[in-house]
Amino acid sequence: MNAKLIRNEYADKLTLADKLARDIASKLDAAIKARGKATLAVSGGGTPKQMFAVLCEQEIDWSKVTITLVDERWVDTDSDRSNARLVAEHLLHHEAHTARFVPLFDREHKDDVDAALGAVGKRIDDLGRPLDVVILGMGPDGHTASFFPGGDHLAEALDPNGTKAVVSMRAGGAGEPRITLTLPRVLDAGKLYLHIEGDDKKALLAKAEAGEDLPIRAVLAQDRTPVHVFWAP
Ligand SMILES: O=C(O)[C@H](O)[C@@H](O)[C@H](O)[C@H](O)COP(=O)(O)O
Repeated sequence: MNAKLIRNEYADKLTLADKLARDIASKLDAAIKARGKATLAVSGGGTPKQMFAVLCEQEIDWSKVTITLVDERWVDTDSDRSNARLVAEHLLHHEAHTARFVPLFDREHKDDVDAALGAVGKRIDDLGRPLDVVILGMGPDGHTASFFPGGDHLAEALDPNGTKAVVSMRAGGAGEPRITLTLPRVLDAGKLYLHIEGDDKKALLAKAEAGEDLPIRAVLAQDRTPVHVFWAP
């Protein structure tokens, strides 16, 4: 069982950022025209910044767009590890300043991610299903979202029949505790993107496609949702 992979490869990161941002904006725009609103879940890390800079300038009705995260490091929003901070600093600007942001972090439970799961899961449920656009990244260890190798809740996160929107994750490679959308929620996407850059990540993806046991493989070994891979060296 393999996902349909639609590969989009570009000569450089700037071109990729431009093409990906425009593709995402047009999908959001179509959702707004069809339903009056749109939902977008973005990943954190370093890769998305350039694309966010283009995306936030796209002229769509951002006041109808709700943005959330695929995963979050369990740190307060003033931390430079915070994906909420990344979105605030790089995406909620220009045209996109009117978008609504729904965080995965919950300050009330800042010392205990597990205590926050109920409330945060409800926030995500309230966004409705499917999410119109979900953007994944991939780490050098083959994690995507916060599906880390050896993660304490990896099996629960990857359960294709799981019903929870979010689970917590602790893993050696994760730094602080994390919260992540589960695989079924990631796959419940109007359009699912995998945004990766560099030869190393391309080679790693090829290994996962060939069957290597890496968490990203869960996104590849399914035939429910096509995966739009955007890559540049
Ligand atoms: O918050 C996070 O860490 C992410 O959502 C994570 O899944 C990310 O997409 C990859 O780790 C890639 O990160 P880079 O873009 O920094 O390589």
